[in-house]
Amino acid sequence: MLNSLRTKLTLSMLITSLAAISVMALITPWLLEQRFISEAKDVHFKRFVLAIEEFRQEHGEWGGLQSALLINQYLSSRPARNLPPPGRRPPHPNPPASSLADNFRFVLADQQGYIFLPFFEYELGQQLTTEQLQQATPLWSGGELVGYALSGGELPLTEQDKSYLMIQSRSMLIGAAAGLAVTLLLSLTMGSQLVKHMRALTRAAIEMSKGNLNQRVQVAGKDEVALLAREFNRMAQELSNTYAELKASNETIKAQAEALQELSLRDELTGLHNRRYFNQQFRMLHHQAIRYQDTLALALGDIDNFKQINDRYSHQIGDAVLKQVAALMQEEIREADILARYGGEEFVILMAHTDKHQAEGLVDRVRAKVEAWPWEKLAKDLQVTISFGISDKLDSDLGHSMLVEADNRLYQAKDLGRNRVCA
Ligand SMILES: Nc1nc2c(ncn2[C@@H]2O[C@H](COP(=O)(O)OP(=O)(O)OP(=O)(O)O)[C@@H](O)[C@H]2O)c(=O)[nH]1
Repeated sequence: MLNSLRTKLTLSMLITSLAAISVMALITPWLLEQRFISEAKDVHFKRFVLAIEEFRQEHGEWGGLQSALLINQYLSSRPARNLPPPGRRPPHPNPPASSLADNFRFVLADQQGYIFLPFFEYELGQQLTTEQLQQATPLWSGGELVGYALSGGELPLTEQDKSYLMIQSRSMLIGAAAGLAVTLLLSLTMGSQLVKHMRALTRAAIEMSKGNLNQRVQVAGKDEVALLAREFNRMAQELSNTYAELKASNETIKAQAEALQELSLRDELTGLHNRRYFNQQFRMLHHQAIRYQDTLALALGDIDNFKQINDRYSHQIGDAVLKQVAALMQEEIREADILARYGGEEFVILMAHTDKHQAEGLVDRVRAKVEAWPWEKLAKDLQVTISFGISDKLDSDLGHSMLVEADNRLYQAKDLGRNRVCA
């Protein structure tokens, strides 16, 4: 479950969003409060400077302990005025300790930097250092520098301020939570789309690995996944084309090899199997016959006086006779028998599950057929006969004695006047 791409995507989006919302929840209210306090101080300070200006216009006196007392009296007697946000409290020009818990107050110094309205660590008559003067706000009147003002202490928040800040923080959190929900929803939708395409690609790749090369996936859009899908389809197409070409060329090679093999085992003139083929089959059938105590007969045939046919009628007629004898023998033998051209005008018939008496009947039919064929078709007065010698002798000598015996019987047939079968 955790390994699924969809879960990983959702989890990563969830973690990122939660981290973002946590940061917002912790940092944003603090930043908001700091900003709020800083602006409130600013407003108080401006208000204070304004009040001091008014004091100067009313009293004209400025600097020294006497004016400090007057200023304090003047500021205490002034009514609070409403100021615009963020300083929501009605600001006191220099808020007294009682109302602001001794916290946020102002300090005044004359144009030489000598403090005449002290507070905090600033004492009466103390001169401000260069550093303190840089932090202080210069007070101008009629284009002339009349003194410096400094603020200090912390400005505590009122209940109203706190609730204002709370509302702000809550609104931000609610906004962030809504953002998180939308992000999650979007990531789920996009994730499921992505997962759907990735699954289709995976399924197609698995099918291809099983050999089903004709795989295509749907391409939607122009993003990386679509690019991957397009490349996958192109690769699958190329692979299936190459495979088809390879298969076709393989089949051609196989057919050619088979044809070559067949040719190497055939006699060119008669189309019968040749002696090599006969040898292979004879070795195998002879071995099986001995092993299973079966019968096997072999007949050697030789066209009678073939030399005379060649001499009298020509070599071409001799070839035609060979072909015709082969065809007649082919017609007569059984499907399971093996017929081959053994040498020049010699033929061999191999008969499995057959003894020499059964073979004699079959071979004699072949002999009679050859004798009866109308040879005048090939040449005037042409007569063709054939003699056979048969053996079914099974010895453990790879068929040697069977061949020798068949050959001896063939000689016997020739000696006895030809056109006969000796078994
Ligand atoms: N036309 C032709 N003649 C062949 C072919 N192969 C062998 N011969 C000839 O066949 C003849 C065989 O003659 P011999 O072995 O003397 O035997 P025969 O004349 O048949 O006499 P017997 O076997 O005793 O009846 C030879 O003249 C060979 O040249 C062939 O493919 N075509």
